[in-house]
Amino acid sequence: MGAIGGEELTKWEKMQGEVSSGGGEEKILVLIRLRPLSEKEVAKNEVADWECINENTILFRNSLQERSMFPTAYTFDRVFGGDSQTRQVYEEGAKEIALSVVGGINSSIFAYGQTSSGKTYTMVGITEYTVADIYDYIHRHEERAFVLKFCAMEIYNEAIRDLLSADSTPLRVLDDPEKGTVVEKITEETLRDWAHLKELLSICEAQRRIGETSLNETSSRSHQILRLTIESSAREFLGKDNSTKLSASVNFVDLAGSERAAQALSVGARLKEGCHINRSLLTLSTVIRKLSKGRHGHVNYRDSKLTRILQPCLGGNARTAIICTLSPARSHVDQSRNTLLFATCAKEVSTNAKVNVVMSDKALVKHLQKELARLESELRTPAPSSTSDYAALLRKKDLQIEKLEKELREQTKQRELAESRVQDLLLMVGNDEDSTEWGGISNRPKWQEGNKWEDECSVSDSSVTDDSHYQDIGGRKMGNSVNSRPSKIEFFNNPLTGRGTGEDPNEICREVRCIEMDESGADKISEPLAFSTGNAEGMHSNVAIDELESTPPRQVTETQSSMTNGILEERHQDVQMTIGSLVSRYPEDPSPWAQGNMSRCESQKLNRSWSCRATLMAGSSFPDFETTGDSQNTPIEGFEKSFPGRPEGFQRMVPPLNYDAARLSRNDSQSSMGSAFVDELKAQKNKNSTDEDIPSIDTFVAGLKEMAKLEYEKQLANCQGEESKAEKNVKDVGLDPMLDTAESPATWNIEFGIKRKAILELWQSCNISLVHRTYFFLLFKGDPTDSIYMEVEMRRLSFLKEAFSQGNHAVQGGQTLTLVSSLKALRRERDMLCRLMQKRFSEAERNRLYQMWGIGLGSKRRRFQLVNRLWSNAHDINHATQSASIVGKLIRFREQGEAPKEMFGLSFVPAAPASRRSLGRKRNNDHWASLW
Ligand SMILES: Nc1ncnc2c1ncn2[C@@H]1O[C@H](COP(=O)(O)OP(=O)(O)OP(=O)(O)O)[C@@H](O)[C@H]1O
Repeated sequence: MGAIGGEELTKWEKMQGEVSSGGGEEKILVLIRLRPLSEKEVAKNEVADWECINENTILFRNSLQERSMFPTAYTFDRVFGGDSQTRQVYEEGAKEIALSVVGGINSSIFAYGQTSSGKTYTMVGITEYTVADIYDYIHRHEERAFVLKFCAMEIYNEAIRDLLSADSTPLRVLDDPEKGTVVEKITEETLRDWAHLKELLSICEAQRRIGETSLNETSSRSHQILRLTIESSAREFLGKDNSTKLSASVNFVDLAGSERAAQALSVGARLKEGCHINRSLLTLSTVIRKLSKGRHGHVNYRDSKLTRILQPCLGGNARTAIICTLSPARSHVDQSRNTLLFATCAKEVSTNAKVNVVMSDKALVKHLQKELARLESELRTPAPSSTSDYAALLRKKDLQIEKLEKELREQTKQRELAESRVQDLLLMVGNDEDSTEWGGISNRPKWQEGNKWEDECSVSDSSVTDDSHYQDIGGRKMGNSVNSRPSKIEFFNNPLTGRGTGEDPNEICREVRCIEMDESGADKISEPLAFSTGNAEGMHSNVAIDELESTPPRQVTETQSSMTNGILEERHQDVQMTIGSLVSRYPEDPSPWAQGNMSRCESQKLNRSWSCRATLMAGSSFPDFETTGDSQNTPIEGFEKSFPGRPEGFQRMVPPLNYDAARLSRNDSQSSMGSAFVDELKAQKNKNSTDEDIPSIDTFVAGLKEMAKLEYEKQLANCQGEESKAEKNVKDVGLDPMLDTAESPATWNIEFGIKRKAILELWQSCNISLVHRTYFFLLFKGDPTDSIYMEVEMRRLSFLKEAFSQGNHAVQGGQTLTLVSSLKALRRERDMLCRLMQKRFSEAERNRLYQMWGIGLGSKRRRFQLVNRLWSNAHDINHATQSASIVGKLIRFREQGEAPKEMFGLSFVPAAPASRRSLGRKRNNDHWASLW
């Protein structure tokens, strides 16, 4: 049998008017029936606390005495008091719903309430009246052929028993593709007449009692479902085809007592029984509660037999009435309230009943053939009016194409993101490897052969080209060394940081020996990468390999090469444009800074290419690092232990930042603490060049990276437990910014704005170096990959602020850093910037700046006034932008910071969720691993 729709249905729907207002979406009808006090209750001098004050409201009368927190009045579709008869409950309540069945609409009548509240008393009457009315209806419609079928079941301890069968073998619930949920092998008796029904009802009652007697209980603890199915011919509606019919069922559901298991049942079998009763009832309650809040999300119908069988009556294709029965006795007040609470939820639930018209397969085939013929003829002879149809069709197709294009764009974006992440992973590993190779040997990856990096990277410091930031500091071409090596590490080399260390190349090989990749792509990882720094790095490496192993090496590297070029060019342009926009406020600025593109001539002036800076750092540019790295607060117990693969030299050159409360050391804070910058300045005072007084961007970047890395390390330590615990740890400390960003990129912009605002304020309150602010501000402008640095910066500053506010100090290179000392350092920095004003700006430029900043051209100490105003307003982003622009020029940010963030390994693309899954790693580990 199959369902039909269309015009025929409309005819059937019209028919509904005869017996009911029809189906469609409607709320469950909720009726309350209050029984009178029983003889027993009267004998116990029980008081009746509940009263039906009108047709819709039931009132708890004792509320004043009890000062209850509960509601005193409850309103429902209809309430029936103790003196009402079942007939009245039927006529004025359940009848309309119950009789929908003769019109082809499924319906259900439930009785819900505590033991002895009158469920059975009510349902027996309702069932009998309904069936009597159905027969009456049938007699009045003799032109139609009706077939009534009856079945009855009991659910007890989650087992279904057929009440019309002596066989007590539990029945199974099945999912029928056509009929939905069905109970297998249930006896279905065709009703002959009313007397036959009475007979069957008494059989059911007897069967139920047998079960109850064997349990030695007077109250029913099972759920009983009586089901009457009516099939009626549909000849007068669907022509003469008598294979088409209406078919609908009405369920009469007498639920077990709703009291809690704990009250009625306590241990052993009783407890189990109670659990089962409750499982069905609790699931019913849960289902009702969920449905009452709308049809969102999963509804757990399948959690109990009862809800599974009754699913269509609860949220689906059935009209439903629930009669909640109450005892008025004071001793049952809690149960009565629970019942009313359930009823309150139930009245919010909607069902969507439809007329159920079914036709035999034969009829269905006929119907479909007719439909097919009609469509074919339409195709052959298109109607003249169909031009507009075609136009509509075209529009529809256009929309579809548009949608597909959008999807394609989305997919492309996703792919790019994933590729970009692969690239970042490569860069990151490359960075780490770089740290092992500081100084001499270029470790150029094979895949760079022939690309422009190779060719241009051979330029020495003194002959910097536009691509100077790509160059190899050793002046060695990046291609040669790799060819002499096995192809094992080539994926992990960073073309941008392919610097040598001067160490024994074999040493480096030993560090990377664990990766074996052959050209066929059958990569094998025998153990975590040796060059990896601890577990974290091991995971990182595995992640990288996991991501890459499906792609042959050559293929990947070539793709990456071009991809990296693309990304870098894009970001390079972005940084240049941003800087350009910052300085475009000074149109007359003759310096190339104000131009969109840097000329070759200008770029040749740069005395510090990216790799030059690396040389400076590796060498003697900041002698403090050399001298203090070991002796001062290098966290022997922390950082180095966890990164055993890191060469010693690296630690000295770029000591880790540590914003741990106890030791804000000189090294710890070199790039971030305002006074640290000033210390550098002091240390370099002897140098003649004012330029040299400016802490380099390398120092800044190295410090940032170390801080983030340290944070990663801390997190990793937390993350080595089980996954859920690890995730919790990360979340608990609020250090999953990348993850969050990756999962909700749409919110990142907002988050970035909030964080930037907070950082601006923290800079101000902690007297952070203006140079630091400028570097930071110009480097991190809202790229999602900035997230980690924003987070680390915020944490560090928050710590500092707290320390200052509590009057605490942080120790720095043997000096005590306090609010006052940081203020002094800031003043010294302003003095330095004041001097640079003279040097970096022409008089005309300075005058323009004075005017812009509201400083009278005739006023004294104008430069000082201007510098004093820079970075003085933490609440104005325009102010910050302009301050960054000016300080940026003073410290030659453009020349230093021309290279995009990628050059410093500061940009990380967050992992796409899908790829994270595919990696099969712990999510947070994966996330953190992706950072390095
Ligand atoms: N409205 C009513 N008027 C008069 N007597 C009632 C009414 N409702 C119930 N009773 C009587 O209260 C007693 C308990 O009723 P019933 O068996 O229907 O309760 P129940 O809720 O079905 O209990 P259980 O959950 O234990 O089956 C019966 O003796 C019944 O006759």
